[in-house]
Formats: sequence, C-alpha cells, structure tokens
Amino acid sequence: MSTTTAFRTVIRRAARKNSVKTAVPSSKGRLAQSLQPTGRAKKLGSLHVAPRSRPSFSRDVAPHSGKRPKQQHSNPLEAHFDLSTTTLPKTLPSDFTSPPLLPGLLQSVKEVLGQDAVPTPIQALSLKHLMKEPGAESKWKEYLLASETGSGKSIAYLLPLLQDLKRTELESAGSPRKSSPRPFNPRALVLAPTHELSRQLAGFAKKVSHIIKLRIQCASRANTSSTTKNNSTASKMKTTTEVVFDNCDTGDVMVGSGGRFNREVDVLVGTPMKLLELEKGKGWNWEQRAHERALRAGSKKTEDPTVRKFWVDEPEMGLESIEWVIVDEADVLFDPDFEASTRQLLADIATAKGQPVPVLPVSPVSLSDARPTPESPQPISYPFHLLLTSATIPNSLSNYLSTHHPALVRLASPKLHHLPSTLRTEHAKWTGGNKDADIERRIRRVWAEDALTHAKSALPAGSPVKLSKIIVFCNKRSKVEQLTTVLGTRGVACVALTGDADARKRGNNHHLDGFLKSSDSSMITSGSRPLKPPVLRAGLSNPAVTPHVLVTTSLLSRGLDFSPEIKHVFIVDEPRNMIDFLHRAGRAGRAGESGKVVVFGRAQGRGSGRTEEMRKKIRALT
Ligand SMILES: Nc1ncnc2c1ncn2[C@@H]1O[C@H](COP(=O)(O)OP(=O)(O)OP(=O)(O)O)[C@@H](O)[C@H]1O
Repeated sequence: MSTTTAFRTVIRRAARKNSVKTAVPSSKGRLAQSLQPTGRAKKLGSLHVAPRSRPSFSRDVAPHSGKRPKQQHSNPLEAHFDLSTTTLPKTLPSDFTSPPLLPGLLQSVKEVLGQDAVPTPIQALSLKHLMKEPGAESKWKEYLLASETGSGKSIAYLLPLLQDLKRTELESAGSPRKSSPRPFNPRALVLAPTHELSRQLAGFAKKVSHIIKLRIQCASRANTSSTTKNNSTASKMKTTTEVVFDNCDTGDVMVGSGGRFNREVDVLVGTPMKLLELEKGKGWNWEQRAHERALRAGSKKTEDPTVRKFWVDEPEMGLESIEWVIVDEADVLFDPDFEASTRQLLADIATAKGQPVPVLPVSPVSLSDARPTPESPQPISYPFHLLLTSATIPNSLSNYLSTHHPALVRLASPKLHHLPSTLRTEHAKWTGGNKDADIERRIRRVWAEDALTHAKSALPAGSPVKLSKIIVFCNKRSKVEQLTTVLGTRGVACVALTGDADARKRGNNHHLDGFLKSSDSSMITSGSRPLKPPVLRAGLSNPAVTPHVLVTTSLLSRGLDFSPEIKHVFIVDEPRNMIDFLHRAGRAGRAGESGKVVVFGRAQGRGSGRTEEMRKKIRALT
C-alpha cells in the first residue's frame, strides 16, 4: 500500500469514528493515576512479603497466604513468573513529603517529575519501607522492588539511597574519609546490564541529586583495544591516560591517569563487568576469557599459541566504603549470563569490608524456571544494603532469592506482570510473502495517523507535522541489518543498533540521544485539508533522510526510558518468552503516557498456532 492509500484508509476510518473524542487526561499525576489497580488487578494487587518464617514488617500488610488465587491456575504466564500475590496495604504515602525528604532532594524530585507529581505505587511502597528515620536502628536492608515497566523504579530506589548517603555525609561532616590506596572509593554502586542503561541511570541520578550535591559517576569506559605483554610499555602508557569515566550529563569525558587521578565518588553506576574491571584492574580476566574462547573453538592444547598474554592494569576502585548496592534489572543480572560477575562483585565487596561470604556455586535448582520449591536455604548475608529492582520476577529469580536471601523483603506494585494500562496492543497480520513490505506499510500508517491528528488539531494549516519515532524489535542481529537495509532503500531511514554496533563503542549515549532529539526538526507538512496526503520536505524533515525508526534486538529492551518521545513499538519477531515481550513492549506507554505496541504474526497457515498462543499470553498481561 502506498503512503497515499494508507493515508486515505486512515482518513476514512477516522471519519467513521468522527464522533468519538479521545479523553486527554491531565498530565499532572497521570502516571500515578494510571498505575492504580483496577478490575482483576485490584483483586490481585500485591505487596509480596517473602520471608514466610520471619514476618518482617508493618501491621497493615496482609501476611502472605502462600496460596495462589484460583483463577491463576489457568494463567498461561504461570510457567514464567512468580505470580504469588497478597493484598496492597491501605495506608501508603500519597506525596513525597511523608516521610520527609531532605529539602534539596524534594526540590530536585519536583523539578524532574513536575511540581504536582505524586508517588507511584512502587515509590509509595519504597517511601514507606525504605526511608530510614534519623536515628533508626542501622541494619543492612535487603529488598526487591518489583513493578511494571515505566512505573518509576529508578526514583523508588534513588530516594532512600540518596537520602541515606547525604544524611550519613552530614552526620560524619568533619571526619576524614577512610584513606585508600585506590583512586575511586564509592559509597554506593548501581549495577545495570548495559552501558546505555548505566549512562542513562547515572544522568538521571545526577539530576535528582544536583541540589544535595552528591557525586554520581558512570563507569562506562570506551571500548579500547586489548593490551598485550609484547608491547607492554606503550600499551601501559596508553591505558593510564585513556578515558576512565564518562560524564553522563554532558558527554564530556574525564581523563584519568592511574593512581594520580583522585576524585571522591558517592555513587558509581556501571555494568558488573566494568566495575569488576575497575576493582581488579583492566585485563584481569582476559587471559581466562581467551582460554575459554580457545576451548570453545575446539583447541585441545593447554597452551594455545594463538591465545595472547594480557597485561593486567592497576586496580582503580576500592570497595571498603560501600554501603549500598542497587541491582537494577535484577532478573537479568542474576540470570546465567551475568550471574557469575554479579555475585563475584558482591562477594568481593563483602571481603573488602572484612565479612567474606562464600561464593557458592549456583544450584541448578535455583536457576531453573520451575516453580519455587521449599529448599533448604543457603543464606548469604552481605554487609551492605542490597536493593534489587525488576519489572518481572521470573521463577528462576524467585527461587534464587528464596534459597540465598530468605530474609529479603519483596515489595511489588499492584500491576506487576501486566502491561502498563496506557499501552494499547495491536496485532498485525503478515499478508503473504514479503514481511518487510508489511512492516513498511505499518510504519507509514503511523505517520499518516500523525498527519491526520495534526490536520484535526488547532495548529495552523500548513504547519509542520511531527512524525512519530518508532522502535522495531527483532530477534537477531542479521534481521536488524537486513530490515534496516530494505527499509532504507524504500525511503525509511533507520538507525540499526546491535550488540557490536560501532556506535556503542564510543563511551556515550549520543547514538540514542541523536535519534530521539532529531524529532523536533524531523517533520512533514500537511495541506490545509485533511484529505490531502502529507507532503515530505527535503533534507532533515524527510524520514527518508533523518531516521525515525530504530531497529534493534532485546539489547535495548531493558530499563531504557524513551518517554515521552517513543509511543510506538513494533515487535516483528516472536519474542523468546513473555518476559522478553513485557520488556520490549514496555519501552512505550511509560510514565502514564499513551503508547501502542504492534505485534506481527501469522493469521493462518504455518506458524499461526504459535501466534494464537502468544496472543493468549499477551491477553493475560493486559
Ligand atoms: N511519580 C512520578 N510521576 C511522574 N512521572 C514519573 C514519576 N516517577 C517516575 N516518573 C517518570 O517515569 C519514567 C519511567 O521511570 P523509570 O525509568 O524509573 O521506570 P522503571 O520502572 O524503572 O521502568 P523499567 O522497568 O522499564 O526500567 C521516567 O521518565 C520518570 O521520569
């Protein structure tokens, strides 16, 4: 279908629905409103308290019954998620002032979220349970904050973290900080699975803490070439002057030089691998990794001549001062790909603080997706506050926590394991042979709808139309590349982002910011009458030139906040599981904004059974 035909179709449909007016909710407090439980979610609304043997807090929390509501036996998600639920407490803070925040912190929260913003359910739960009253007993906390995508988990963990760090700093004003031979001695770590998310979280934390003046840094070193012993002097010099930290706000980088670079850091954000590298020295595991690669490639020799010998740099980070560790996207960071690094880092902190914990091998049971079983717990007790956050609690994470952190308290929002209520789902059928053409048609339909909305608005006729940005999720890198090329040749310029894309190696988020920011200048003009198809301007305003479509894999499905720019997500390959689906879809419909996820699938013939199965599961999420 051409642009013109698509546009006309939209016009016809709109004419039919002409009498239906869309209610535009007030922007103030929209997020909190959209997250209130309704219908079935209200019944199942959950504050989930994990420790069955040790009821942990508050009179108003109904104790976990251990029983599953009847209707959940038929829930197709049961195989993936821990769906245990209890009742939401009746009394939760309804604003950011009770318990009181430090004045500077409150001011920044209002600046960032808006003067009328009220806490979302997960933020209210966090305020209620995690804000330490001055003089309250100091004990290491262990909490899981779980709520649907885009519901404000970052603020939910930042408030107790920043408030506590500032208070401790004020209380110990005058007393010198512990001396350490290492240049960086953070008081808190925030772990995230990707550099992109680390940078975004650090930038956000900076905004929230700029008045109370805590120092937030992102440990996001630009990827540089490996350092070999053969060229040790030159390469060592290179390492000591290369980029150490990325300044997430400005994109500037500060250049460190080994031990000479000294700067106090309160909160350091990074991937577990990058933080281990700072703790142990760059190159600490390269030899082992190269060895494993050689083994995977089938090398039988113990000393493979192709395995290079790597130089290990000086460690740069001390762990003795750490009081808090936040594990964002905990279900990923405790999954088999990240689990070893995450637990190694946590264990190293405990050791540095003089309370070593065993790094137990992960039991296959705790990592399995099977329903939790009453295992004999092997508790790990870390000497720091541990906060995990996640939008999904797969059974594997639930098992892991029951086994190793039986005292950890789980706080969950009423709509956990549901799509945000402001997100609409549409199913698009493949029409036949050419899937790329179907995707293109759907993209153009979104733009035609933009033009129609513009034409019906009070904006002056002929003024530019703002075209929507769209994220397209594929399963494989090869598909991302192929689709980007095809759409490009058909006049839809795309940004392709895969794990090893060059743009990711630059140590900043400019590749994402550029895509999102260009929206202001990327416009088309509409004629004065709505039936006239949009006219494309040349150059920047032309989506054939300026990318309006980001094509990627699940890499960008985790944690990244694209609101309010992204309202459309396309899922063109069947997601591997519903966890993947929730996270991909959750890049739109955030913070109470409206959004739409379009799921492509086969309506008949081969593969249609699987599509129908997926639809059922998606219905269970809404
Ligand atoms: N109380 C609030 N009122 C209005 N907007 C809010 C509020 N809290 C957070 N937001 C906004 O909501 C958006 C999403 O927040 P955030 O990224 O923390 O969500 P999340 O729950 O961590 O999502 P994900 O699970 O995808 O990581 C952000 O743009 C944030 O500024």
